[in-house]
Amino acid sequence: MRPLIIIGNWKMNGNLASNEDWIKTVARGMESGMPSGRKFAVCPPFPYLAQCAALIKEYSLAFLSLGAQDASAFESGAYTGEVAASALKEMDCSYVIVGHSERRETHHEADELVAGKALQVLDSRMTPVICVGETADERNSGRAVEVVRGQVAKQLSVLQDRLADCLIAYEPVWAIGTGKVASAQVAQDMHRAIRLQLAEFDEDVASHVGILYGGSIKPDNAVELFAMPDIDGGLVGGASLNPQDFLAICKA
Ligand SMILES: O=C(CO)COP(=O)(O)O
Repeated sequence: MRPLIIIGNWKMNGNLASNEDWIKTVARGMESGMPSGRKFAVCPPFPYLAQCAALIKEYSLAFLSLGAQDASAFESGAYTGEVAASALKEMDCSYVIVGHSERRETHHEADELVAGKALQVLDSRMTPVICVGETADERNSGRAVEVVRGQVAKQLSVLQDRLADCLIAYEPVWAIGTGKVASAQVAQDMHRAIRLQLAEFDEDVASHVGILYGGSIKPDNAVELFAMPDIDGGLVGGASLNPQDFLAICKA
């Protein structure tokens, strides 16, 4: 069975003091145990990874893993401002988000680059969380499945069966930070379409890959989303900044 995985993406938020409060609150909330068969992670901005890694150790937060929000497609070298996957591994990261729609849009990241980043993450023995999703216009013109299939196909063509060691996050762009969550059925239908596409490539890969949903997840809609057969967890933005909301989603 695939575990349910809940990952908080802080995006460009947090500071030394609020990060410490967040970890302390989550440590207290997780002290009494967490639902079994689930995994939890948080992705702070790069400069806070070392601080969060140290706090996770200090509070013996065995339930919480660390992740990063991006990685370079290059191994090392003269790439000013880039962060190598190997450096993230040294900072205790287990997951790395790649191809988030905010990066695809503001940094013009294309599918090939996203796949290159995923390869670096895999080579450093971490799990890439590969984001895909359609815009409002693409959905309204009836092309949502076609667009997402196209994004997944590009990843498959580069990663092949290494995709079995990745997570896919379906994040419809129109649902990110808008409060407009995809209904559980709309999300399930897309997750099913992605899983069927993976099965066309390899049944084994399809049954292994966790497909997370992202876009306006809140404590009050998480239960219904996570109950869907092809939804294997969530990538949580805004609500993950509040430690109580993050805990409520983790326990949903
Ligand atoms: O982009 C997201 C997670 O990566 C989702 O963000 P929100 O949960 O704020 O909509």
